[in-house]
Amino acid sequence: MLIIGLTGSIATGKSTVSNILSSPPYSLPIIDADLLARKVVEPGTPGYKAIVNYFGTSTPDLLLEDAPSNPAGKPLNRPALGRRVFGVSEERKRDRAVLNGIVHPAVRKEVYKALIWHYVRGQWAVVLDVPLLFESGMDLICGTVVVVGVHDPAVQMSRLRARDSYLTAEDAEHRVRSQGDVLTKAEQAEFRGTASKRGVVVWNDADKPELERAVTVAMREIQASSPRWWAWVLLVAPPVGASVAVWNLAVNFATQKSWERKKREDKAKL
Ligand SMILES: CC(C)(COP(=O)(O)OP(=O)(O)OC[C@H]1O[C@@H](n2cnc3c(N)ncnc32)[C@H](O)[C@@H]1O)[C@@H](O)C(=O)NCCC(=O)NCCS
Ligand SMILES: Nc1ncnc2c1ncn2[C@@H]1O[C@H](COP(=O)(O)OP(=O)(O)OP(=O)(O)O)[C@@H](O)[C@H]1O
Repeated sequence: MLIIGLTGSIATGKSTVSNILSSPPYSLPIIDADLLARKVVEPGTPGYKAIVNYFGTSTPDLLLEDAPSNPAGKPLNRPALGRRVFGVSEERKRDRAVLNGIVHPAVRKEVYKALIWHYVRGQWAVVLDVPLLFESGMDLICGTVVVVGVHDPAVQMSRLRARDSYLTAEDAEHRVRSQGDVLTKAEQAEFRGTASKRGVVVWNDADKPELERAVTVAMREIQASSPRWWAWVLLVAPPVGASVAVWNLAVNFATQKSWERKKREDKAKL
């Protein structure tokens, strides 16, 4: 089974692309990390308890007090928690790291469960929609990484504010700046190998029909590099499947290390 990692930065169009991929003719299953990140912090979960313990005393509006009563607790007030963790100050970065430390391991566990489910059902490919794919190291398990990019941050900001009208310009800027630069993510995808289709960039600077065309081209190439019969071979011959998985991990690990080395060398040159 081909794992297609789908990433980008905030409001660059990941969900729009994942909607295209979940519809015919592709009809691919989608594992959405943002959805899982909501599930693992629902009232009563260990994630919820850890967040309330850490952020509760210093964030008076952390819970939605008006929500219907639930024995497991009031739901989290996500915009309030977002104001606490998005931004570039040291305090925000520290709080974001704490929140990530609570949420990411729980999300990873859910992702692995979902991957096993789709694998045993004989899917030829599955889309792993993770905004922080590279940052969380989940790119290591992906056969292909697709980055949805926008060249102009102003376009990103205006799409974000048009969609989430409750965000002030300052909130929107904090959110955009809390995620890595999408151009760097595009470069990292290309570094994985565009010829082998280990890395693909889909630009979303123009309108939605243009985005659909770019997805069609990308999917045609990805399908050619990993045909359906290959997924069946991996399923019916588990030793082959396991060897290919180990090989992919090794290649991705080596690529990640050389990418980090390149970034360090580029920085040293400045
Ligand atoms: C801070 C929270 C409560 C704000 O929730 P809210 O509903 O207002 O925003 P939403 O979750 O839709 O996120 C908005 C955008 O910010 C991105 N984002 C979310 N968390 C982070 C983070 N830790 N660092 C950078 N970007 C992030 C999302 O991917 C999305 O693109 C929420 O984003 C959260 O729990 N974040 C930590 C978990 C996480 O990293 N999720 C991303 C997928 S694993
Ligand atoms: N090419 C486009 N032209 C116009 N609007 C677009 C285009 N692509 C996406 N949008 C709109 O921009 C907004 C952001 O897109 P989308 O939700 O797909 O981004 P995202 O990367 O999933 O965002 P997030 O990281 O916040 O989840 C949506 O309202 C979407 O309809």
